[in-house]
Amino acid sequence: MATFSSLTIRRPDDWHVHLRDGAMLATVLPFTASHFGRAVIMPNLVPPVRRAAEAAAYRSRVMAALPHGLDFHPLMTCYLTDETDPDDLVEGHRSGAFFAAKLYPANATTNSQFGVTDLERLNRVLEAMEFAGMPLLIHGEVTDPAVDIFDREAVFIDRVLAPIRRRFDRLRITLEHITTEDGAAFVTAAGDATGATVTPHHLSFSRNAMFHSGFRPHFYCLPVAKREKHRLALRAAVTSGHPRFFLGTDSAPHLRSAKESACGCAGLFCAPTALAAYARVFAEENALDKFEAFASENGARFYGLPLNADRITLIAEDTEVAEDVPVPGLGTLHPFLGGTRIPWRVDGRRVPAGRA
Ligand SMILES: NC(=O)N[C@@H](CC(=O)O)C(=O)O
Ligand SMILES: [Zn+2]
Ligand SMILES: [Zn+2]
Repeated sequence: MATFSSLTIRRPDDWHVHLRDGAMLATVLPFTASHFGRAVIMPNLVPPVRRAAEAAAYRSRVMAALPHGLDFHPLMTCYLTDETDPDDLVEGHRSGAFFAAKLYPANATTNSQFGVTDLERLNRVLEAMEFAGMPLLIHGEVTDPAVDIFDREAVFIDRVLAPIRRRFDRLRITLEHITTEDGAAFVTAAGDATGATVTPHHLSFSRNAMFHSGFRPHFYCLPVAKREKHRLALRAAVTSGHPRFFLGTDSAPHLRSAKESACGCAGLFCAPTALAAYARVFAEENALDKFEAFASENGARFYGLPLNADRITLIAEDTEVAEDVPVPGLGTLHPFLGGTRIPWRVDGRRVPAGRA
């Protein structure tokens, strides 16, 4: 395996992140904004971001929380509900308020209780989005309680995604945070209008991690991690160089107190360590030459956006990750890989455009 002491790549983008609001937003945003040029901001606040004006207001709060000197571009999303008006939605896209729309099947994940209960009712919305060139981002899990939780992504692909894909063949669809070989295979076989984000955590551990000598709530997220063969399929997909798999951290902060609870919240706060964790995966797979495309090119190309001009450097250096990140007035967050040592860190310096 080739060894690298450092790796300089075009600045990456995070195509799926939860920034929350208020004190949590102020705490987590600097981790994302110091590494990534753009990020797709998930709309699952309470109440959710459903209207263009709400997205504009949320975007202003994000910009107000941004540390001085960081050049960061939030791309806002609309939370689809049974009531979404197709004209409002595409007008929000046309005006630039909404980058994309997010489909949460009702009750599939954190704050999805306002989500879509009947996909049939979404047909006019999807038709309008397809016509307008507005991307659809999907949390791909069925909510049918009769379906085993580890099968919910694969069943969603068969029952819901495949029919949508066939019916709206030009709609740009991103299957978010894929966790299965079924997800990877679907995206590979689908045409150019279908992509997927892959998280650092689903590339790093299987479901065993949740049960390692006791229950480990900090490894619990949705879709839940699957068996090892699925993790290996995801690693093969992202390191293959296939252009429709791209970086989306799904950093989803919940306070330690909310995770370490009788009913713990789903989601990992991976923003601080995501890039280092991805780099470790690509290094372990002897595929660091494919890392830049995955992190910094495939997503932008899929969405028809320009590539970032400036660069970022990762240094291969054994680095300790803090156990906790304090959220003033609220508690602490335990970041993904907190309390462990990882073999990469991101150089804090910004490398301007044109210099490698
Ligand atoms: N991934 C998660 O486990 N949780 C996310 C929601 C989501 O992305 O499904 C959250 O908002 O906490
Ligand atoms: Zn999700
Ligand atoms: Zn998410």
